[in-house]
Amino acid sequence: MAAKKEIRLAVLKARRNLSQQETMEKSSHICESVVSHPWFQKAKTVLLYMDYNREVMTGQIIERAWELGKCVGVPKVHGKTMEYYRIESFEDLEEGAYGIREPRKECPRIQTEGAKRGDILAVMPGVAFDSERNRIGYGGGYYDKYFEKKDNINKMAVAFELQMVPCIDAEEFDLKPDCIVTEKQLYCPD
Ligand SMILES: Nc1nc2c(c(=O)[nH]1)N(C=O)[C@@H](CNc1ccc(C(=O)N[C@@H](CCC(=O)O)C(=O)O)cc1)CN2
Ligand SMILES: Nc1ncnc2c1ncn2[C@@H]1O[C@H](COP(=O)(O)OP(=O)(O)OP(=O)(O)O)[C@@H](O)[C@H]1O
Repeated sequence: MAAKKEIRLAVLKARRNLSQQETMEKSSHICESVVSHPWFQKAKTVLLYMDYNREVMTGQIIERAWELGKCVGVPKVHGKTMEYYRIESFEDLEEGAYGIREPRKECPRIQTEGAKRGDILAVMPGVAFDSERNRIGYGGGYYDKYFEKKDNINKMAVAFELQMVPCIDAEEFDLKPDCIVTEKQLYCPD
């Protein structure tokens, strides 16, 4: 457990050293890989996040999804849990918890119950990952809880290569994405 905290701190520190320019260039590469992936092309709904704090920037994915007529959802935090709400433009956002942009209250909640596998793609952030696709987030457990019973959703994590670490000791509630996309490669099971 201590190891998890230490990895989180070390990776966040390394990520803070990325310049704005590097963050944009690497993010752009990652966005290209995501939008050309069959899971993105097939999805009717794409669950994304509003990047903050040197996370992979998601703007290009969101805009492409709108261009293709897909439903775009981003999270809003309610205490210790989160839900996704549909946004149709960046004007549907306001500043929320942790200073992250969140959907306004008028935005409709996205229901995932009963969706066919493939209809929904989730693109999630994280702090650190290993090549077995174990994940460490900010420590709130928000993604772990939300995706706990959602086997019908394709889960893709996006990260910079510097967020890949040799080994993470996963706990039983930890969410394991189906695939990780970095600016260098895809980590997917064969
Ligand atoms: N962009 C984005 N949105 C998201 C998440 C996320 O990881 N990224 N979340 C995923 O859970 C949820 C918000 N959860 C969060 C939980 C804790 C902290 C937090 O403690 N932040 C510290 C900064 C940490 C650091 O960089 O040193 C802070 O704001 O002080 C932030 C978000 C929902 N929305
Ligand atoms: N399914 C769950 N139900 C209830 N509590 C949970 C669940 N999953 C995780 N938690 C709690 O959330 C806390 C944080 O978990 P963890 O450190 O793995 O978060 P994280 O994966 O880094 O964060 P996030 O998912 O927000 O990105 C843990 O203390 C854990 O007890």
